[in-house]
Amino acid sequence: MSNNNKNILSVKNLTVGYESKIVAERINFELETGMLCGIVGINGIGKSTLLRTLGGFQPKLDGNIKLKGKNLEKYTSSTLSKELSVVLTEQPASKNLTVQELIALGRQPYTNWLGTLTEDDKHRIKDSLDTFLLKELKHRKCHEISDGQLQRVLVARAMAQDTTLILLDEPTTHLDLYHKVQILKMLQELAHEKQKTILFTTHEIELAIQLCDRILILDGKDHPFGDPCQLIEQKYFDRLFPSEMVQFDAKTGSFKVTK
Ligand SMILES: Nc1ncnc2c1ncn2[C@@H]1O[C@H](COP(=O)(O)OP(=O)(O)OP(=O)(O)O)[C@@H](O)[C@H]1O
Repeated sequence: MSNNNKNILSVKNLTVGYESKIVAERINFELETGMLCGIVGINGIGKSTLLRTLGGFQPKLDGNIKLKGKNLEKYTSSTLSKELSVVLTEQPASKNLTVQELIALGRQPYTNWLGTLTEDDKHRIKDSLDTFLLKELKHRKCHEISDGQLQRVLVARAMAQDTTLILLDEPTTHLDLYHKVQILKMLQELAHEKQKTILFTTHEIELAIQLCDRILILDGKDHPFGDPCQLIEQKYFDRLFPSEMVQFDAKTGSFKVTK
């Protein structure tokens, strides 16, 4: 079957979960080149499980995942590492590396078995350091930088890996508002200017509404997906939390505590 060139990720009737239980089912959405998409939903609804399934870290239970028109499970790990990079919440084991060395690991899918970096690899590492404002920190060990800086390093490594699709699990955890906005704006720029397709899980619904091209709401039922404004009009955010606690204000795109 031919693939529309712009279509990067196509998810149809997907069921995710574990041997003992289904976490979410009937998930459907499609992402095109250059889109930034947030996955939102209440605690425990299955955001990370979905992301890990899309990243090939755990098997799907049912349905279909296509990356650039080809079933995800048909990719070998070496071809997949050139198409898909994943930034998880777990801290990397390699925190003893310098910032520059950790970012250089992103080039592993392209280097020879000795790990020799070509001029092109070095150029891409420098570009990633510059884009994520890490030039000054490049010789610091990863255990000597703040959580916010480390988050930028991990995204920079994904950028250096130069994949079509980048998946991130809660890239804004532990960050203050300024740094949440900073990292999300950097992701938006990476999507729009470098034509990457980026999918991330988040609890920052209000920021996702302002910055994402698409949002997938895991709601345990229909899992609506679309343009944030459309989802607001269709009142999907109003139903996200029990209304006796918080209410969504469609005019401002924000949640208010019910008094
Ligand atoms: N390894 C596992 N085995 C069985 N069940 C699991 C496993 N990991 C998570 N779960 C369960 O799967 C469900 C979805 O968890 P998941 O972490 O995907 O939710 P989430 O939406 O990312 O939550 P949060 O917003 O709290 O991070 C939860 O009920 C969780 O307890």
